[in-house]
Amino acid sequence: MSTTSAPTPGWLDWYDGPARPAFALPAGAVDAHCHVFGPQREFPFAPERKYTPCDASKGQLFALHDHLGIGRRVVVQATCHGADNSAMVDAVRAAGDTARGIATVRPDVTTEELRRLDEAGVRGVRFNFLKRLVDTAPEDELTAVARKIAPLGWHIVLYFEAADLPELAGFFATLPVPVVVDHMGRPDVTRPVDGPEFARFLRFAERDDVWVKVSCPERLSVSGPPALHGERHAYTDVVPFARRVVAEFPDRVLWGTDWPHPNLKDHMPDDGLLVDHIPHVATTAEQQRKLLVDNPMRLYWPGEGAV
Ligand SMILES: O=C(O)/C=C(\CC(=O)C(=O)O)C(=O)O
Repeated sequence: MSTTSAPTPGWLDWYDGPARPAFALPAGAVDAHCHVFGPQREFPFAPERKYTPCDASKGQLFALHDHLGIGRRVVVQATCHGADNSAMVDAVRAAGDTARGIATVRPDVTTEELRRLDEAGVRGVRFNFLKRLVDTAPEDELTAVARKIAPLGWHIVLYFEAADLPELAGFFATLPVPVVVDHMGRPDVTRPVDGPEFARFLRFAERDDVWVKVSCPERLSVSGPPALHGERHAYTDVVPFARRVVAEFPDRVLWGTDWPHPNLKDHMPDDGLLVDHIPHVATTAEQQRKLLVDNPMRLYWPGEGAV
């Protein structure tokens, strides 16, 4: 039996017993950003990881989705599993055609391995630029990965901080495949929504092969209030940013829970109340249908149409 590691000190476990959302998700809603952690006895964490989480299994993820009314999901490889995609692939396979995956691969990944991942339901790779999560992200290695995945029709999920966009934008422009930006490029929500930093991000997102995840208000918020204890108007400081993105790019926005919410330090949100955040940022039925159903279906289940 393998040994297991205790979670990083201060680790917040995912919220058990989420509220039943007041907002009824449209039929066929997709969670386009969620993770599984382990369970580490079955899927050990990577030696090079920057944090050790609690377990968050595929069964627990699917139970949450059933509770919230989510029919499909995109499971994104978390850095605690490094480039060992087994836990993510296991979850995606178990969910059948209701799941897609985003992998982490090294530049020496073989064509056979990429084909195997594609057959399992993987549709992209994630490039992570957060120094607290990965040691380095050398551009020549990422370019090699991008070239290898292009023939499969995959895309690249980008995770970066707003302050790093000026330095990274030139490199992003060279990528030969569509890109999907995590958590709106992590804006500093204490700055004005119509200020130069967010304008820079909006200009970047104007390219018609850039998709934006309107996700993680709980991670971006500074003044809250948190989605806890029945609060159905949470994270009001993030709302203007998310609304702006949805209004400007209604056909290229995606939403995700980010369950099990790795590395939150302040509080762990109630996922039912996070669903109730959606109508504050996508304010019309049409915006909601595009964000939750039409857009993720086009990107991850092309040709299948909305359900
Ligand atoms: O879940 C997220 O999207 C955000 C993360 C963790 C992460 O991305 C990872 O470990 O791969 C974070 O900000 O710590």
